Amino acid sequence: MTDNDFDAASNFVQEKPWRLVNIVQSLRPYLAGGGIAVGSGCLWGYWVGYEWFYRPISPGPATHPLTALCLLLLGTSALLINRSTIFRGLSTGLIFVVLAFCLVWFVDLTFPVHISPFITPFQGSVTLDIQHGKSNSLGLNSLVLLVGTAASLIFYNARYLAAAQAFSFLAAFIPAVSLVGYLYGVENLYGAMSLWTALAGVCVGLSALCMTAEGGLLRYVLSPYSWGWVFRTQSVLGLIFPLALGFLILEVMRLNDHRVFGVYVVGNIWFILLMVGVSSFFLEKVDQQRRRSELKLLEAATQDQLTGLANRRKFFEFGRYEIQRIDRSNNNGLWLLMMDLDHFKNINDAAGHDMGDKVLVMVSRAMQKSVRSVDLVSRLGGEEFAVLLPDSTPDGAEHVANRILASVNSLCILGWTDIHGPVTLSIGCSRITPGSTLEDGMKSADSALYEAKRNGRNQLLMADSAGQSQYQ
Ligand SMILES: Nc1nc2c(ncn2[C@@H]2O[C@H](COP(=O)(O)OP(=O)(O)OP(=O)(O)O)[C@@H](O)[C@H]2O)c(=O)[nH]1
Repeated sequence: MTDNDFDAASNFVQEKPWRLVNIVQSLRPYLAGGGIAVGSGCLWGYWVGYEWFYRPISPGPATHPLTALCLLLLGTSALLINRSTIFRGLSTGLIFVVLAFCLVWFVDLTFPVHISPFITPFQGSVTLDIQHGKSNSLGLNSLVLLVGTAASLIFYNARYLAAAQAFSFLAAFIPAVSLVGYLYGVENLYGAMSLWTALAGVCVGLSALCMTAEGGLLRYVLSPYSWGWVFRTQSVLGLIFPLALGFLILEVMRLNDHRVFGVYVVGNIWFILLMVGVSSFFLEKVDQQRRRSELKLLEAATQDQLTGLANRRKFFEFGRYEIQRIDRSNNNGLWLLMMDLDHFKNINDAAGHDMGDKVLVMVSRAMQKSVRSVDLVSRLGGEEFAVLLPDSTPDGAEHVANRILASVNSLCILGWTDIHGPVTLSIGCSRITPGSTLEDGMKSADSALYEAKRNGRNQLLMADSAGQSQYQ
């Protein structure tokens, strides 16, 4: 694994700052302020008798004073919610006041009673409007918008972010439909909801949505990683494309050609399919990168950096796995070679550390070439190596050990062997019998290796000839 590979892998693993979450959360007071401004503007309009402030398009729907009051209270509640305990208490109080108003409203809408006029501020103006045949009523849409926002704030206070998000989304959705109606000039879409109610409703609904940015779905939409980018790009396109297409289609339909409605349906289906296709493309790319990084991290965790051989960790993993296998099956057994380069310190001292490293790399290659593909050569540390030979025989293990001795002896390392003679190593060999542990095998092979060193180095010693016979 090169340094660049490692950087790429660690970039992938390191957590990036989730800045967008903070940015979206910081929008909350402004949006809540928007709701407060519109709500109080409407009430002020009723107070001074300035109609435009509560009926922006005349003759069109007006913002009912109770709706304006509730929007003002909810905006204030959203503004205070993250403050000190007193303000949070006040904020909760305001939510319950709104819910109480909504209950009265609901009773009025459901049963043949009229309680709301008793709690409505500026009821006189409302009565006058109705007498003059102007629209000024409490609508079901506004009720759902207010209850949705209030529920979202309550769930936010209880830290149920996903539920808070779902309710705020619902709350903002309803006035958003009315806004589209105003944009398209289609009365059926906005019905009895005034432009001010729609604007203030979107503001308070979105302010409730913004405060939940650290959880639920929104957190993933705001992710700093590729999937967040894909989602955001698609959300913006998903907003613009159907809106623009809808606008065009509506213009054509106004000319009484209703066949273009099919174009709208097919256009949107086509658009969704395209977006899904683009998502799959990016998802696959990200997943590919993740798979590659995982592989690199796995390699880094199990490989010796200098020689590319298996490291100590891999040696123990492989050894324990193979021991389980010989315990279960009746194969020839697992053989272990413990190996140590002779007088390696001299190489470092005489020719420098770089030459020492070069020797280690070349010796590792020679060892790797001398074994079967099922064997595992590992560097346990320094100039100490080990080979695990699964399903082998005494002759087979001896043969491999001698092949390693010969191939290391015959290495030609410019700057060392040409001046100081061949590199040599000593090997101790043991068999790991069923029921014994890897540590037992290492102990026996180490003793044999120690004897080989004492006997003059550059040789193989089987554990039995070192007086510790382990195989029959
Ligand atoms: N160049 C290099 N040297 C290393 C590395 N790891 C350990 N060494 C050196 O290897 C040397 C091991 O020396 P010793 O333990 O005395 O062994 P030896 O000189 O081979 O002597 P015997 O084993 O008795 O034959 C030390 O000088 C370590 O600094 C490495 O990654 N690169």
